[in-house]
Amino acid sequence: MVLNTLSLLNYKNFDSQDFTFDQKINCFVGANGIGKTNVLDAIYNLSFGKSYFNPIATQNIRHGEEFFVVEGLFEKDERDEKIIVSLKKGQKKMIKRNGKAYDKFSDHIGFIPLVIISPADRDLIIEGSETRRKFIDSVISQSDKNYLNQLINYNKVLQQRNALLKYFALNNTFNAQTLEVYNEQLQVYGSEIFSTRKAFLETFIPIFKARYNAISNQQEPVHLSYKSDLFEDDLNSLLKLNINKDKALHYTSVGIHKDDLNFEIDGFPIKKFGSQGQQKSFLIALKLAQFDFIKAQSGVSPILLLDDIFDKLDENRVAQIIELVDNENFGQLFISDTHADRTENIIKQVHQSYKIFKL
Ligand SMILES: Nc1ncnc2c1ncn2[C@@H]1O[C@H](COP(=O)(O)OP(=O)(O)OP(=O)(O)O)[C@@H](O)[C@H]1O
Repeated sequence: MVLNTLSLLNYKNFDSQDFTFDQKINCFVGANGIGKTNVLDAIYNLSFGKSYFNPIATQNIRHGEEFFVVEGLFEKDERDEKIIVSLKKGQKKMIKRNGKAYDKFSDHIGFIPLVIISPADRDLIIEGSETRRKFIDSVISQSDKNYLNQLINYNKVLQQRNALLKYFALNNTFNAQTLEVYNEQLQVYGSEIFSTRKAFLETFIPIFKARYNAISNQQEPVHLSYKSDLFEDDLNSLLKLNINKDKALHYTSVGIHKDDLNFEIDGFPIKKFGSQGQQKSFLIALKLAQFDFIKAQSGVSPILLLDDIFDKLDENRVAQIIELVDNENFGQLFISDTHADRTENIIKQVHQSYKIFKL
């Protein structure tokens, strides 16, 4: 899986720009705000049909313009694949593969396997549990289409159950039987999602730990664990047990929509007790484990985007990452860095072909 060329039209700060890439390593260097991350984001857009950094799609159209077009020419299984993501103000976003528009964007997910490592990943540590659930979901759904459908179904029923709880509260009424219909559906979808997440994490956690140890040279023990109400009991029983609480809150207080991941270092939460470098190492290990997982599932090396990865890491950790990239069978890499010299020095140590783009 290789991205050979990229064309941007009115994407963020770019008016019109074309790139022809190296098959292995591509570095974007330049001053703050020049657009290095925006190029990586355009590549991300070709894989996920959305920006990693700005969820409001129209804000990715260059200021003062009416549309953007991002076009990438990939080579996958020895075939050329042209992917175009475009958006015109007031119209629906479009994703095309070889000239044919997708009806459902979810059909495109997983076609271009890709992992991004960026300073914005810090949200995984500092934000609420939703960010961590989204991470699990996005990793699993890149290789499991059924999972995405179950999540969509679960969330639909959850919304209906919450609407019913609100209706009961507003009308000062209650009907256990109607609620039971939703409980049963949540039980069906919820238990499958729980099993998939549990099985995924059983595979993922050892990979993550191995990655962290490699980056940190076994400096400190880290721990990652899955937290879910469903470890206690089946969802139907939990929903019944919590009905008074749900009636008071007007929403569903238990279920897989409350799942979380615990991130620990030396037995303490990394959010409060990890240094900046340790937190960054943790996040890099998490994303490299995502890379390994997707590669094992799909048999394809995902494209790896490394946004500003070297900041805050000591020389040893930078060296470990470079060694990983050099020794292992990574696919194509895209790196952004403000320091042209640093990047060049680092990349020269890797025995791979490379191209540096000075923006
Ligand atoms: N819709 C848009 N239209 C025009 N410019 C935009 C748009 N969205 C973002 N930008 C501009 O893109 C620039 C940021 O680009 P980017 O994040 O790629 O910088 P960078 O080179 O990675 O910088 P840093 O080294 O600081 O991380 C900012 O100047 C911002 O104003």
